[in-house]
Amino acid sequence: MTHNDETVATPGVESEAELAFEGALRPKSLDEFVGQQKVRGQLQLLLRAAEMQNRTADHILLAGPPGLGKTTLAMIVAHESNRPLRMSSGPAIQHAGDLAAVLSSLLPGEVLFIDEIHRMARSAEEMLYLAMEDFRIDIMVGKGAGATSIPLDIAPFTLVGATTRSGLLPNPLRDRFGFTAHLEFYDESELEQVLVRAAVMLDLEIRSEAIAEIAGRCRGTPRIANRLLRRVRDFALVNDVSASRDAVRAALELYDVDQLGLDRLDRAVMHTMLTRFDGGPVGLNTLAVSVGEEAETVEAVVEPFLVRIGLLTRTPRGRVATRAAWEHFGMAERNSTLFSDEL
Ligand SMILES: Nc1ncnc2c1ncn2[C@@H]1O[C@H](COP(=O)(O)OP(=O)(O)OP(=O)(O)O)[C@@H](O)[C@H]1O
Ligand SMILES: [Mg+2]
Repeated sequence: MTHNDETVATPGVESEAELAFEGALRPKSLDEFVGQQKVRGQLQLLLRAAEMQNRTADHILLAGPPGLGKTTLAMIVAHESNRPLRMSSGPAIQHAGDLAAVLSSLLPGEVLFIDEIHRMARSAEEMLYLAMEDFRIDIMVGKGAGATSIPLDIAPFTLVGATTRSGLLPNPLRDRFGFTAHLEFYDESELEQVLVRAAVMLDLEIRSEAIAEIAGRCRGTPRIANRLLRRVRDFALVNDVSASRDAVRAALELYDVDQLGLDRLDRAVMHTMLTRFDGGPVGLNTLAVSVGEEAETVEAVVEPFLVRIGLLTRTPRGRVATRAAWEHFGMAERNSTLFSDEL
């Protein structure tokens, strides 16, 4: 996921340094992967069964908000099953031909990772159905009335698709995955484990209260946990202080991350709902335009966490701020839901 706002807490356009940092901290095996216990168990079983039968593992769909470990898990799948990994992404597949090039050059047993698979071209989707099911593709040769399709066998492979918006996948595609993992936001103790692990790898001495303070402010997301940890490390370094709870508070205040972990964009969305739309209901598109963001970003990046912490609900008539939202922003509730019911 990418968007334009330069916020620390919301996953944004990654700089080279951030990407290198993420890469270094990525767990390499299922055992190292913190949390998502259910998904881990399911994956373990799936990979083990494939190994015992000496075949490629079923296709896997990883669904969930940004930064919860989809790319990491895709890499782990390849690593654990000792298979080479090929990385691609939906936006890179704009024509069926782009996909044909990838599929026809796969090595036997290779794991093909397609990130943001919901953004793949429609024409490529159809090719993918056949490839997933029969390890075969039809190559179209020529144009118009003279066009013919030539069937081509491809090497058996395991597709790992990742999406922040599984709802956008057409059913035939979704049905062809043997297993869909829905990644959940992490709880605080899991985030503490992520942070302790990262602190060790960064060689950062940090108190456990400070770890807990960060864990409570990273939107249930390991990527943000790691990112905030790095900001805290910078803060401690530059100010020549230890990484204490106070240092965490000061550092995160500097970066506009509040006690709930809301960043500037989260707050802009909530604030707009409360002040301009009296708490809603307001439609996704209207809301997105009002904060100058894309609807997709608001829906996939901002909303899931706001829903999870109970500041916002989705109703058939639009998004509605909850009482907790009015309280968090220190405002008196305007009961617009009742009002619009009367209309
Ligand atoms: N379960 C985990 N345990 C430890 N670290 C994790 C875990 N999940 C994610 N991380 C860390 O968070 C970072 C982001 O994870 P990852 O890139 O896999 O997220 P993603 O779901 O692919 O996000 P996006 O949708 O933005 O592509 C990784 O660099 C990794 O270090
Ligand atoms: Mg990813």
